[in-house]
Amino acid sequence: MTIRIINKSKNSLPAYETAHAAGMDLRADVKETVELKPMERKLIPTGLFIELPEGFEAQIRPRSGLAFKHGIGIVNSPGTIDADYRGEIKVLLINFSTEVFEINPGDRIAQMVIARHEKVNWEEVEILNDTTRGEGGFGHTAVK
Ligand SMILES: O=c1ccn([C@H]2C[C@H](O)[C@@H](COP(=O)(O)OP(=O)(O)OP(=O)(O)O)O2)c(=O)[nH]1
Ligand SMILES: [Mg+2]
Repeated sequence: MTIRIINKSKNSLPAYETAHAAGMDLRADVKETVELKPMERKLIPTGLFIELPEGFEAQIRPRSGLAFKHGIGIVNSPGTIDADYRGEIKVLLINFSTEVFEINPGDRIAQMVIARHEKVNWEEVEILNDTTRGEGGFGHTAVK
């Protein structure tokens, strides 16, 4: 499918890095190097604006390489871009490491997955169908 996009950055459009990648890497649209101190969070602009069709969302997810090597995560992971959002896509990075992390112009800071989602109506009832699991959760299947 094709999605309309405005790119106000000097970076290339988000792209799939390999043939069957689920996510497209997003690049930082910063004029100069931005520093993230340990446990600091910053909203990083991408310069990108998209027009998702109804029934689709974009998920903003961390990159595992940055997480593993530098302790970089996304505070609201996965971030949700709604189909009716027309503002700039931004990424809320956080530095979970003990060292300062530098974000340079054009760095690949996150990845974006375009996904379908359902839109539901509620049918409010008093009793739900029973199942083997029932109300068990939060580890109740663990071997004792
Ligand atoms: O990582 C993110 C998450 C969200 N957004 C934008 C797109 C999204 O459609 C909008 C609202 O996001 P969300 O619903 O997660 O935030 P909210 O706190 O509920 O704000 P709002 O009241 O505007 O919905 O902000 C981003 O650019 N990056
Ligand atoms: Mg919201």
